[in-house]
Amino acid sequence: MMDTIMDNWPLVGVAALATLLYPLYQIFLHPLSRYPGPLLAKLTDYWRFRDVRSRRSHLTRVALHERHGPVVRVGPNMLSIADPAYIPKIYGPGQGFLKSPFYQPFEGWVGEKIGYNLFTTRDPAYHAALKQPVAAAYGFKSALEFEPIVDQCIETMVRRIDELIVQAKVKKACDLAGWMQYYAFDVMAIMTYGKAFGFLERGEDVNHMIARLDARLDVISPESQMPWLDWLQRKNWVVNIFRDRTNPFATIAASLIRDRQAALIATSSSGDTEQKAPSPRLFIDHFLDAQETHPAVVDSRTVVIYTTTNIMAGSDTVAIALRTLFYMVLRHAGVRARLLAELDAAAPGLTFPVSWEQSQRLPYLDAVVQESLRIHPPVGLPLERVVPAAGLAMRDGSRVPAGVQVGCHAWPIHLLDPVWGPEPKQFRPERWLRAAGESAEAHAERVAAMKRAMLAFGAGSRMCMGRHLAAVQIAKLVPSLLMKFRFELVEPLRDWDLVCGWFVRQANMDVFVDKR
Ligand code: HEM
Repeated sequence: MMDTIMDNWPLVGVAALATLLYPLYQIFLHPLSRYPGPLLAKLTDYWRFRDVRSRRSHLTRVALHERHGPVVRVGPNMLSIADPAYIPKIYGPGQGFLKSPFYQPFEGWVGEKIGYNLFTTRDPAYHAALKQPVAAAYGFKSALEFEPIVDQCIETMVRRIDELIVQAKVKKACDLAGWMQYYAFDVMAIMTYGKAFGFLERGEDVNHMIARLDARLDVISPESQMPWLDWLQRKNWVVNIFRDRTNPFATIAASLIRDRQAALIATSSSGDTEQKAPSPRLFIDHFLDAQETHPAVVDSRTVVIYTTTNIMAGSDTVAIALRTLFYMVLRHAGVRARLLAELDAAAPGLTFPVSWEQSQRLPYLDAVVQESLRIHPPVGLPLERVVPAAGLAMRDGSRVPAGVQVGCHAWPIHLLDPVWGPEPKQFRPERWLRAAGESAEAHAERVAAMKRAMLAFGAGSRMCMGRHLAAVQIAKLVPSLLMKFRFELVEPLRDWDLVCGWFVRQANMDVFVDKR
């Protein structure tokens, strides 16, 4: 052994020197060495991998920013940013900050190739090409056209909660966290494919679809911190030979798409020439149109990818926002009383289900929705981007060089920034309303500043495309449920359980339900 070392002493010497110099360089000489952060994070991305694997990283990052300030080094080449002033600089139009390799593990195999979708693609040209033919389907006008589908799901939800829980012979707790997800998944499934997955009707996670999606997110979220792990485990050519080629979600999606195509053919052959598809036009109708009008970008595989993206991006997120809202309202007696008083006063003018238009006449409801998205943003990791050639100009006049990964993090911004006024960690919908003695102008300015700091839906060109749809689903369901039922937490003093993958999912917020 000793002889081998002696024989190769130049090599051993270089290795020993590098081992010694690497940490010294990272800590003292690296362009990011001026930024504070955990010592291990300065040396290796393993720190953030371990942090995300702990499933509590939304909280560790808040604590980290509380301790170190708005810019923290969380990896050798990664800055986490908790200052809303950087949102337009990083995500604003024309700034040139592209999505980082963080998004790689979210890309899965679809058939023989990796499927890049609206959310995961890092190539701006491909993103624009994918988005352009379907953008209208995600617009506000389209969200309103989907109202009958939301109504249908609200009616099913109320009927099934009544049958399965309220009228149960033995008093039964209701898994409210689960029901919110059943609603969000079924709404998204009908809007996308024209057919519910059946969660609401059955009152359960059919075929463990939700559990399987969550389990997948729990694996890929830590890997997003060290994306080469994803390559090593799933994306290299050796693994490709032996990998399991069945993709249950793509298979279900393809079969639902075939059903829809058959329905469209049946409609057109029945002589209904007025409409190409049964009303309302579903996402799948827009996607199939895009396949016809933009064949160079959209093939049948892309149609499948569009549809599965909707389910992945638009179900957990809406469910999480709804859970936060109900949990917070039930834990804050004053908020609950004020919300119910607003609803009761408006009741003569409300239909069941409450329409979008009616919901917009409930300002306290709107404040509760905003505050829920603020106090618990559904996405629990920074939205990573790569600094372009021009660098990132910092507040102190310095410049972060090209190639560094940066990301604004909604949790520390939403819970620490002074823009929210007093006690930002408290759930207080009143912060969105006009305060006593505040002029209308000052209130409008204050709310505009808070909205600029909101990162729940992301920002800029990669901002959430489903935000209008989410707003309609939430604003209609909450008053409709509160009109029909009285909810009480089974364990009002026990905190819910949170798991942070990419999404910060909640569990154990069971309620007793009675008719109102
Ligand atoms: C409360 C509900 C929702 C929240 C909080 C939310 C949050 C987000 C966030 C933070 C992003 C940006 C991610 C990034 O920069 O990496 C995003 C992107 C996206 N969301 Fe949502 N989302 C919600 C609902 C929905 C719904 C209902 C849909 C589908 C209909 C949807 C579809 C998308 C898509 C397609 C993208 C990618 C946009 C792009 O890169 O161009 N989302 N969402």
